[in-house]
Amino acid sequence: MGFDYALVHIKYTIPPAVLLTFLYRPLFTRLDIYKIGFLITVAVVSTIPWDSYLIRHDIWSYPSHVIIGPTVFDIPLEEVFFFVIQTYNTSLLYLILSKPTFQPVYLRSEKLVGHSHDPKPSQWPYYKLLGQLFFTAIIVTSALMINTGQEATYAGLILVWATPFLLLLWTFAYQFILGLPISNTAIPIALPTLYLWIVDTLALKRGTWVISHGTTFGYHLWDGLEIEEALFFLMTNMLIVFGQLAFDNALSILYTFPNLFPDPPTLPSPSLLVRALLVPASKYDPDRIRGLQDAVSRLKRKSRSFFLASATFQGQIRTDLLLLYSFCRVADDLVDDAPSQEEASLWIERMRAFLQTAYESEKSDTCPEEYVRKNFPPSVHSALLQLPITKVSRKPLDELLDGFDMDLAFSNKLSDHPIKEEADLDLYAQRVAGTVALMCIALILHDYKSILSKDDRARVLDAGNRMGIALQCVNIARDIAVDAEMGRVYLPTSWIASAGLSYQSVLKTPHGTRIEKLRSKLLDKAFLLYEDSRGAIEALPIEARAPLRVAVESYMEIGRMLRQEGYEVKAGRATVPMCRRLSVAWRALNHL
Ligand SMILES: CC(C)=CCC/C(C)=C/CC/C(C)=C/CC/C(C)=C/[C@@H]1[C@@H](COP(=O)(O)OP(=O)(O)O)[C@]1(C)CC/C=C(\C)CC/C=C(\C)CCC=C(C)C
Repeated sequence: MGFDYALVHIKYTIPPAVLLTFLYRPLFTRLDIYKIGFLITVAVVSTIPWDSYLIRHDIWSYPSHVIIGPTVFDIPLEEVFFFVIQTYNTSLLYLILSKPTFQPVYLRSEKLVGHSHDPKPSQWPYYKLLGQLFFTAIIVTSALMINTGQEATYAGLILVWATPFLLLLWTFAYQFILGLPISNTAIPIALPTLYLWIVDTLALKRGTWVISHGTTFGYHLWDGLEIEEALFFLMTNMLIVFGQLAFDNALSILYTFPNLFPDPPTLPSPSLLVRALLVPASKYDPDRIRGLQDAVSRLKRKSRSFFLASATFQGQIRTDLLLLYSFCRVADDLVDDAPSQEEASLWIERMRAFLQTAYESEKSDTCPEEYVRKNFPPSVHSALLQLPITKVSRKPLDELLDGFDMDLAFSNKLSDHPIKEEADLDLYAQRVAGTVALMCIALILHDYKSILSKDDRARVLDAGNRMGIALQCVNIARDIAVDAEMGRVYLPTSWIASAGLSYQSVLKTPHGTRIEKLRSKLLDKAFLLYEDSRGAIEALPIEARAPLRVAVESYMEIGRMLRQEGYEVKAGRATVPMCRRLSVAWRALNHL
């Protein structure tokens, strides 16, 4: 009996597990636990017979003085623990590194691609087939290697065991394995592999485990690391990451195509996951994928705060928030960027008509798709058509448009100013931002199938509305000069007058000490509303809490920066530097 193998864990495998758990802890969801638990089970069940065979046939062995003693099918307990901890560590690294990627946009519909007058067959089926041939060739070669025996035995046994699983996972998830950024694929394989190569070198040198010489080629990757050992760790990490990718591929299919899977559960059963993976790629809706791609690039271009926050949401809710953002952004931009008031009015009218056709499609003669294609520029089609209308009610969307209508009421005449008193400001902010908060909460409650009591629901919605108003006040405080350039002043005229200014003077000179006082007053209002409502986030489903805190805190940080002593809004908009943004996100995630 000895503790050498146990010490390998204490020194080398448990510390990274603790570190990775600490880093990922605030984002750990039930879905992650399910995913990792599933993979660990598969890893243990599939490795035990193989490893047991290797030990019984003396391919490798463990001197009795290095292990504690208990075994499972002749495998030391420390070794079984290795399967568990390696799967856990590599999975967590994958989860951390893949977090920023919104994976559903990497699904490919393998229909004809290119222009409609010159369609080309998709290349993806060929890639799939090439991979399948490659893995099959390895399986055949490895069987021959085992058959020839001697030096090729250990390498053959590794390949013949791992490659059929890789072939299966490739067949299911080749689109993700090939298409996702390397932060989701090669890096989470390479880093733990390199690390375990180093650990293995140390363990072999100390004699913690011993490889028989007659069954290896005798080549070394570096001094102390046999080529077969290197291959083993590479293969096992590939299996874990391919397994994670296949799982995520299935989830992406489930959450992306409501026409195929109308209301997927938050924790899908293994059979549902397999059913999703078995859907032929030609059945994927290309418009849906394009809509999501547009939404991601819109969010990335237009809002750093919400882009960062969106990465902390997972699964269905991430998709739905992206689509909601895309709709709101497009609607706001159509109005703000219109060259004339008449045109802006026309867009609002058309959006109202679109909502009418979308929500009342069974009563209407025109279908929403036809209406959108006839009345809106192609660049905004997907944002309108992919709005998750089955999950949000029409009322907040109508109110959002009422808010945009208020934007149009600005003119040079003070009598027409839509925001005279603080109550008008509240109404405006409630329409353009309170409604957004209500829709976000509606999506969260829907996607997490959360049942709040009537009172709790009302309390959370009310807090969300106030939080929306708070964020809008920060937005207005940030943009006083930018808005003035567009001929708009959102500060109540009563405030302007009490600061000894006139509406025209703010339009002309939107800076100076008195403007700073008004900015402070608006920020005080924002922070009061924020302090008063943020506690309600903790009444929402646990998975949504930390990400929502990130969304809210990232935006409020703009307000904190504006409030800093001596901070001056220079040309353009105040933006929060990246480092500060990340530290805000970390604190929000950890509820610090
Ligand atoms: C994580 C993620 C993807 C979230 C998406 C949130 C979302 C759907 C945002 C839509 C934003 C938008 C374009 C709305 C149109 C109207 C508008 C301009 C509103 C202002 C947003 C500012 O965005 P930005 O600075 O990019 O705008 P401009 O460049 O100035 O045009 C707003 C300030 C409103 C944003 C309000 C929210 C996102 C609501 C936040 C509150 C919650 C999520 C609820 C919190 C819950 C409780 C219980 C307190």
